[in-house]
Amino acid sequence: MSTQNTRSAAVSLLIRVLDHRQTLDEALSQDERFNALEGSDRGFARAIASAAIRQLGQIHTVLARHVKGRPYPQLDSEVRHVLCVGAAQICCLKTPLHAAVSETVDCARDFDGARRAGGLINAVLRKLGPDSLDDLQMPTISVWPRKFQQLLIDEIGAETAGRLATAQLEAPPLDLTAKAERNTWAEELGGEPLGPHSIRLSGGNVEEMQGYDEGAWWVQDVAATLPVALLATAEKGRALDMCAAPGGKTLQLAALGFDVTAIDRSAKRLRLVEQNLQRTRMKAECIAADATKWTNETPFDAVLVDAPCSSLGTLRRHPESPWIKSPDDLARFPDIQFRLLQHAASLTADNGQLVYCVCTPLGRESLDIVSKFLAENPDWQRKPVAADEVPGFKKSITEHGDVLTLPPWETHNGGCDAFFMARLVKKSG
Ligand SMILES: C[S@@+](CC[C@H](N)C(=O)[O-])C[C@H]1O[C@@H](n2cnc3c(N)ncnc32)[C@H](O)[C@@H]1O
Repeated sequence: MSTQNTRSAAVSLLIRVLDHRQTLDEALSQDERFNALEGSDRGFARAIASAAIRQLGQIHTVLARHVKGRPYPQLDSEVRHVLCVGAAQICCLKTPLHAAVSETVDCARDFDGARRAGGLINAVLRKLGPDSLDDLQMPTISVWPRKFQQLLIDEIGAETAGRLATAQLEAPPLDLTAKAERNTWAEELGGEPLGPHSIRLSGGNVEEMQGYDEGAWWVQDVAATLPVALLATAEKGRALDMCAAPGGKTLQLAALGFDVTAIDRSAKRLRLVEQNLQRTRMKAECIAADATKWTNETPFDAVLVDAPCSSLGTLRRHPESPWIKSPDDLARFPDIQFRLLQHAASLTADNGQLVYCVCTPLGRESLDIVSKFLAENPDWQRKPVAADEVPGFKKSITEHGDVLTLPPWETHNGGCDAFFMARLVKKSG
């Protein structure tokens, strides 16, 4: 496989993500050019695409300064993707200039829109160096599109937004949730115990790690484990996971000893829950249904609504999100989130507990939903979270007694996703 095809694969991945709005994971699994690569070529193509997306806003700025004759945004999109692949190598991965430029210029021939732009691509990339992004001294949030920068500044403030952007520059660490005996597994795997049930590792091939085949643990960001930890004090009877796939929280509920019913609207995604249950040798009843309509005669002791959301708390894992989600995409979530929470309440036993959570820092999808629910349901109240329920996350407990895991994080060495969660109960008497 020639090195040129490595660059072509990276361009192909950018086309899928930026022009066809696929997630990077979808692009990686579906792209033929990428999937024809093996070994280190495959790793390099992935690293180029990932680096380009992580710093895309800044890469666009630096390229726009060096394109002459025509405004950068007016170039054919394939020319821009080839330029971004070149810039990511030179400025982010520090690939030697000669190799990066010549291989990238050659790969332009593989794309109809860029075929005749070799001269321009060569001229622009030759002006870049390993310090080109740093030299412009751009604020870190300039890795995102402009509208998105403003959205996050308005919601969480400039300083916190800056920290989220900084966290996005690096791939996140690997967190595992242990089914049982967390400290023993942490030692076995050479990881750090973290939060209530997690083990933090710097990375690794999970399928080759000890305990994978026997299902002793599963991959899950430490912040994503906290919503179920809030249900640890509920009666260990029946639990309902209303938006279950791919199943991280279903597994946690089963490991805690609940008799679990797991619902997801997507039958395809629900199969992932079933596969995860099979590998970890645990059980749950899995039902493909719209959870806003599904009903059951017997209410549940614990109900979890891990609602579909803008997922802007997982930018470290999905740095493409701001580039592929439109404002309309983001606007559609509060309606479904509120309907799910409202219906969840009707499925919760009188002395049961209900946890609402989302992996986004946007108030309109988190605190606003809970506030509206409590205003319209005066027979419900919060059961505020206590520090010992969320070890390592004391500072993430909000003034209302909810949890919002924003930076600066107490969890060391790599932070965590930004998650919001609130625990609700019916008022007694
Ligand atoms: C944030 S993900 C859940 C992640 C999961 N709880 C976990 O920990 O692995 C949201 C899920 O909600 C599902 N979903 C969206 N709308 C739904 C609905 N009306 N009823 C049931 N599931 C729904 C989506 O298919 C998606 O799998």
